[in-house]
Amino acid sequence: MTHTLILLRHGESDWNAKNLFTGWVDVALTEKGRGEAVRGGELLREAGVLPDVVHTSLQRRAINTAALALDAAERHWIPVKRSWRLNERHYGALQGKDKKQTLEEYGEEQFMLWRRSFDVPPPPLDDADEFSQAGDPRYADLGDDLPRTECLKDVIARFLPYWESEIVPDLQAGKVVLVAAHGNSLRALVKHLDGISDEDIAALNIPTGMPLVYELDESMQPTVKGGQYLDPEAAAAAAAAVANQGR
Ligand SMILES: O=C(O)[C@@H](CO)OP(=O)(O)O
Repeated sequence: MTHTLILLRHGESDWNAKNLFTGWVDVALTEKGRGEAVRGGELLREAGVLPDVVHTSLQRRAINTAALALDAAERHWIPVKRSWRLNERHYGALQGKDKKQTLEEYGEEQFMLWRRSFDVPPPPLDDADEFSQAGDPRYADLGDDLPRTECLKDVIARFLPYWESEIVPDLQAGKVVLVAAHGNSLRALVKHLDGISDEDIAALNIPTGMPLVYELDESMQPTVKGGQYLDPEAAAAAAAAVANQGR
């Protein structure tokens, strides 16, 4: 028997459209992003891959994507679990900065190190910055766990305990699990599931609003590496667009 896991990155956000580094800033979906979320739900319904439980971050672009997709799939009534551990990677002092301007100012190598390297975080964000989450009530209980910047390695370290303690038990109970999250928090999970090396993960980009379905065996290993996008052609084109941001 296999376990079904669906990964869904939120639809296009206001700051995706403006080409700004976003991270933990809680921006809304654009009209296009809302449409992508609905389309994602329609794909799930058409494929008959129907979630029994959804896990989301604490950010509205993922929360609202899940709600729109589940509504379109007639699964709006399933239980929801939320955690900061599914949040987007904290982008440190880059939060709110224009990706193209950052590329021009710091050059290709530094830009890519910050954006896609495994273990080089951007400079930390000052607590007094307008885009800081220090003082945000939803993170009041985090204490020293509240990040001021993160690299992908940091995201894996805070995501995997939630994967093990909350998501795997749902899968083992036979539930179809939807994880509605973010480009880099999903890259962290995909790296873990597919055993992608620290170097190769740089080339992996997750498109917005495209359901990615994994069948996992008893030891939570994918039966097909990389899973399967329900609309593979659209997903490949959209992933290439993510890779090209800032250019
Ligand atoms: O800005 C961000 O938070 C992320 C996702 O939108 O961007 P990137 O793909 O550049 O890591």
